[in-house]
Amino acid sequence: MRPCLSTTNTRKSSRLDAVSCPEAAAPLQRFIAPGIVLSQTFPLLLSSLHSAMHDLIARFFSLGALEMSAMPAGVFTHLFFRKHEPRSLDVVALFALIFVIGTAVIYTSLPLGFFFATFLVGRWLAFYVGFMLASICGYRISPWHPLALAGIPGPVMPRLSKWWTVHVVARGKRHVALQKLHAKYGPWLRVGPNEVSVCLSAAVRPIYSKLPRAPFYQAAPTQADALITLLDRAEHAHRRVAWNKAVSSEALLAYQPLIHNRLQQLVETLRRRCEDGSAVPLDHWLTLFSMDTMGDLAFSGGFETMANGKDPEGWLDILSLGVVFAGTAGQVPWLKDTLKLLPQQGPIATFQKFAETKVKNIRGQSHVVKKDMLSIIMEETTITEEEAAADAALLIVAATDTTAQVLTALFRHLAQNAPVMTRLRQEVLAAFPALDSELDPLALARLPFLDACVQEALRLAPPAPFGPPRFSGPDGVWIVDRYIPPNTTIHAPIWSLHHDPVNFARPDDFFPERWLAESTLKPHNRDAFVPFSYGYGICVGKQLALRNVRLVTATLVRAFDIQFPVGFDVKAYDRSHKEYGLWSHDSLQMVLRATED
Ligand code: HEM
Repeated sequence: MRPCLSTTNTRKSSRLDAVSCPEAAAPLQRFIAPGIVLSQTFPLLLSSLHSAMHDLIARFFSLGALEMSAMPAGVFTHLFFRKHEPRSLDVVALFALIFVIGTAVIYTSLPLGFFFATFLVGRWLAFYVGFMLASICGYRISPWHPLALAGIPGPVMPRLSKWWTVHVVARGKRHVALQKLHAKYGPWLRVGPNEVSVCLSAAVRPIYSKLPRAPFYQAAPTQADALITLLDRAEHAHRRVAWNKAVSSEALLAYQPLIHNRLQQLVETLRRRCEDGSAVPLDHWLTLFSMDTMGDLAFSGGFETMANGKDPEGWLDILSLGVVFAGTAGQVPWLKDTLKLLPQQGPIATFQKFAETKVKNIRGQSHVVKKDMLSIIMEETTITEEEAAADAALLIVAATDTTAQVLTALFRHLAQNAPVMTRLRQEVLAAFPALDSELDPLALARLPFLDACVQEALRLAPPAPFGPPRFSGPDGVWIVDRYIPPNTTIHAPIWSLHHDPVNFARPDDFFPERWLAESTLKPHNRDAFVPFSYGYGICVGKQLALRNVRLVTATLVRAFDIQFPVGFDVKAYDRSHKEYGLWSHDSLQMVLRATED
């Protein structure tokens, strides 16, 4: 039905014209029926009242008064949301409520068709949302935005909205974007309406020892909280005690035979695959090794990906998806309750489900309960089954890709730097001359050049390149010489710190010698080297990771000559790197020749 609102003379003199619009005439007559008696008595008064009312309504609709009323409403809503940050479903509910109530009021009190009433309310809502967004954006770039934040430089787009970061993360180039922006604006950079990146080694300790984790960690729907997603410091500390036990020196010693078996399997597999001289995707095999090893250590087995040559259950695919998902969804944590409504809650929850099923299957199969990491964690704390599954998933997520990535980066650089590879091999062979002798992890930890190579790979390609986000809390906080206002997310970007010429000379070069005691290369700022983060949330698996990386490196350089295949385009391989919180890149093809042959 066409609306009976005559808008023939728009803007200047449009009127509700009941005469020219018979459909409107009837309800209008009914509407004024009670005044008929009065109108008979005071005809003049009523007629002028009548026309005044119509005039008013017509002006309201045609002169933009309706739209203008959306302005204070939008601004007021913004002011309210500043104090009480809404979740996405609250906003949807608010808009739905306005829509329903608005339509009902207009439809019942004005002589308008239903569709026109909904159209009017929809149009009003559009203006309301527009004014609200304009108010939010205006405030965010204004000098009235918490003064301390307004004074931190940065480009306009990230000041306006976190969707800028979502876009940058989704492209996989956040590390480069941050580095460029820090080079342009300096060490303090505003990267979100309420978010600051600080590329300053002096800020690392205060940020990571003082501040709790940011809402980022709670953004992706999960079955339960794992250690890393706990925002409450006391709860985190309580669960961390158990994790510390699971990676204590005593526990690491007990895991050694399992790691040794997997190492042997890796060497044999690579030997077989390389027999005919063809290239192998080394990153792929390092990932499978890492996964099988972590399965053994974390929950007494369950993965045989090296034997299969692939990950038939799809854990690695889910892991890659999960990293992108967590990295992007983490930027807009208020969306979580909407994401939770989706039929598929996302890869993190799926990964936790995978882990839960896997742990149940393995526990069901084994006759002897082994002392694996998960059983130690479960023994030391009282956690629910869902929390145990979340921790089991975290064990795989945190350990598999990170360990494989640092090894991949190291072999990529060793293959390009033959003298470094030779020096490393000589050091390992001098310590363990018999090719078939078992490598002792404690003796490996004392090899300075091996350690220097591992540190350099961690510096150049930190497996977790982003700055783990922390939160200034309700009272704000002083970091170095700046006051950070309440409820601000703050982080020190690991990749940018490692590649900043202020911290490291020749920052983009692979130069392990810089880590040796005798090196005179300056600057060499160890405070800016944080591949495992720092403070109470520092990587709990740091010692295990370093031990495994040294073991694999020493084993492979002793067992193989490792080179790029002829024609391998290293530059294209480097360019293929994308950062989503962890790395994704093209396959690293290598030719391995067994040194025994
Ligand atoms: C080279 C390898 C590794 C690197 C570079 C690395 C790096 C990191 C970083 C940067 C964090 C802090 C993340 C944050 O606060 O958001 C972290 C946390 C964590 N990592 Fe690692 N990691 C590695 C290997 C491992 C391994 C092998 C394990 C297995 C036990 C592990 C378990 C964890 C856990 C459980 C946390 C959370 C700690 C907490 O919340 O207290 N990581 N790791």
